[in-house]
Amino acid sequence: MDAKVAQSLQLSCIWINPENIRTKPKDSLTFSRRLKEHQQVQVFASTNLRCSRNKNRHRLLPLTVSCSLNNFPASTLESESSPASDDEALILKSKSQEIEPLLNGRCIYLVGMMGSGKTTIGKILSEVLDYSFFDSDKLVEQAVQGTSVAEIFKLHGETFFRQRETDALKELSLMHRLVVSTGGGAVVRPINWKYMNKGISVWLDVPLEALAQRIAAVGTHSRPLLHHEPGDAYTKALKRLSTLFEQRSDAYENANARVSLENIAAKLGHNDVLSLTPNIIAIEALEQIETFLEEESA
Ligand SMILES: Nc1ncnc2c1ncn2[C@@H]1O[C@H](COP(=O)(O)OP(=O)(O)OP(=O)(O)O)[C@@H](O)[C@H]1O
Ligand SMILES: O=C(O)C1=C[C@@H](O)[C@@H](O)[C@H](O)C1
Repeated sequence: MDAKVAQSLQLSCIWINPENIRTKPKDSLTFSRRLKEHQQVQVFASTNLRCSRNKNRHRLLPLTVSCSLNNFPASTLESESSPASDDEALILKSKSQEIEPLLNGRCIYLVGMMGSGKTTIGKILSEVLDYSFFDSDKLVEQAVQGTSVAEIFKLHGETFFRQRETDALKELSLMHRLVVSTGGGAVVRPINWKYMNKGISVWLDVPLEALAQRIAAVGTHSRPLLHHEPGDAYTKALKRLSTLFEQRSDAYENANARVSLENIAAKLGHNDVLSLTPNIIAIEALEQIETFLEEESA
């Protein structure tokens, strides 16, 4: 089933409304990553260091080359005018055009702890790939008569929520050309992997301190698994996230590709992962997906 043909699909229990249907120009840039300064471009070549548990660890080799970007069309991705953000948008666009045909319509499932950016990055990826975007938490809320996740936990308990989450992933696994932001705990049920493995799974691996900062900035009210800890928002988020991550880190490692914000920051010489823009993270996600596809075809 192609999500593009359906503006609004009612699957057995869940209303699904695809967003972001666009056409895309066909052009391509050959560099996998660059930081432009005038006409000089820094390229980071990635070398896979495979090992049994960590499938996507990379050694990063910075190179510097020169090239012209004059033939590139203006990006439609964002309206910010700084050269850096324009460059990110161009790279994102060209990388997505390189990868989209290789995906053969397979869905992308973003996994990761709450607050890791699955929704933010997922929306960007869906736009550049001309895919539709779904959030499994939102589908569960719709399936339970518009009840919020926090209310579902309160009224029906976590087991009920997890079953609805599995139902949502099952429905989504029947479709193509979707980017799915999954719930932070979706990885713990093996049955969910059966559905997610129909597509390509990408783990957004964000340091817990950064997650706690992001979550503290918006409060823990909408996140039932964090809300009942004592202390200020940052402390309670960090404490609970640490426990959850200990229980889940092995499950996240099942993902086909890993996007480590620490690795990106190291590549770019940033001290702080919080300074990484969503576009930079989305570019890295496309690169890791490409690496996975190459390994898979080999
Ligand atoms: N790269 C980024 N830079 C700055 N802020 C970000 C970045 N990525 C995400 N955020 C912010 O962090 C918060 C959490 O992001 P988001 O909702 O995308 O995460 P999520 O993984 O979908 O979370 P959840 O699983 O809890 O729904 C949001 O306020 C978002 O704006
Ligand atoms: O990490 C988790 O277990 C959760 C994350 C959210 O996305 C929601 O799915 C829910 O709050 C549970």
